[in-house]
Amino acid sequence: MTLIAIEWDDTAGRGGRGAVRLLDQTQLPGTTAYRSIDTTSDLVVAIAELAVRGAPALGVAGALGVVLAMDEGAHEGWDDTRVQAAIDRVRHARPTAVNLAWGVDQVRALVPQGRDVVLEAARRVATDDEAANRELSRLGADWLLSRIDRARLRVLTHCNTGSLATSAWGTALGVIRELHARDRLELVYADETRPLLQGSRLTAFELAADGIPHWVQADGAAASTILRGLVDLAVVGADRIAANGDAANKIGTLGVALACHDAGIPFMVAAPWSTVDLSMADGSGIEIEERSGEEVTVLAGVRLAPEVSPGFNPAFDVTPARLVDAVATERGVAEPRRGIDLNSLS
Ligand SMILES: CSC[C@H]1O[C@H](OP(=O)(O)O)[C@H](O)[C@@H]1O
Repeated sequence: MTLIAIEWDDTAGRGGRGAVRLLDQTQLPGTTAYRSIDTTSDLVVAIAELAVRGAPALGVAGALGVVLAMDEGAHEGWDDTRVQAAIDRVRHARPTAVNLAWGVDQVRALVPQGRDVVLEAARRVATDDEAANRELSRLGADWLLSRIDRARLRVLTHCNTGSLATSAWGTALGVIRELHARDRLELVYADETRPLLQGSRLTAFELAADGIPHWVQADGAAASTILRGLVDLAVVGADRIAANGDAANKIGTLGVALACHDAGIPFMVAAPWSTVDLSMADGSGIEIEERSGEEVTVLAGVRLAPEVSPGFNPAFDVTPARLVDAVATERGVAEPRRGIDLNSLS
């Protein structure tokens, strides 16, 4: 399945000035609905609500947000200061995924060259991400197949890292798709990924559409699935990877890595180079987004916990490099656990 999570629509928006068209992931898998967004404030809301989500898709959102700010400024008569302030609001809509700021920064320097130059550059962020996803998936699959002696691999993954989190192919789900394409995949265990259920709602949706055999499992089952020998590896995405290989990803990833380490099976992070942050020597400085506790205590509008019980809801955790066997990028595969960090690919 190739769903487009977010793209520019030249025919939409007020006065036909164009708009961001995004697939509203808060309504999947039950409802396929799109948002047409032509203001930066509405884009910030969509990012905060995870209507658009996933590190690489946020990179595209950031880049297109610059176009929105320019168009909005032209329509509203904003001076450059107000345009830049609107761009900054997009850039800071979520803190953990480096890709959002990276996407903005890829195109904001081109603003003086005019809106069409910026739009072309923003669209190139998406096409470059797709190419990167394909290459990292090939390299990741090669690395796994060269180290695991089994006809078809049993894979565990966490959160969603497919078309809905990227520009189409996917990162960890891209590696899974590559293994499937080579007829080297037996099945996938997809963690449901509480509290927002990106795994059961989105990854399972994509795997089912691709005809890839899979189970959806409770996050709490992951360690047991791994230590019972039911999978050969785990592959996950990332939101920010420090130079030493410390990797921020959806909450619950750290537990998967610890179990893989204890079981002696590979733990792979798959991410484009746009997710690597070499300005950070290690992951100690990565800001972890704290989201509303109601995402934990309320499910589908039904309160699960007593009113007096607040929800603790860090949206990400950081897996230390000592637990990361491989980081598959389009520039190659680093091996942080063996001391081959991301600087080796720069
Ligand atoms: C392809 S990386 C996707 C990455 O982003 C997810 O976070 P969120 O759903 O909150 O945007 C999760 O960490 C995934 O691994």
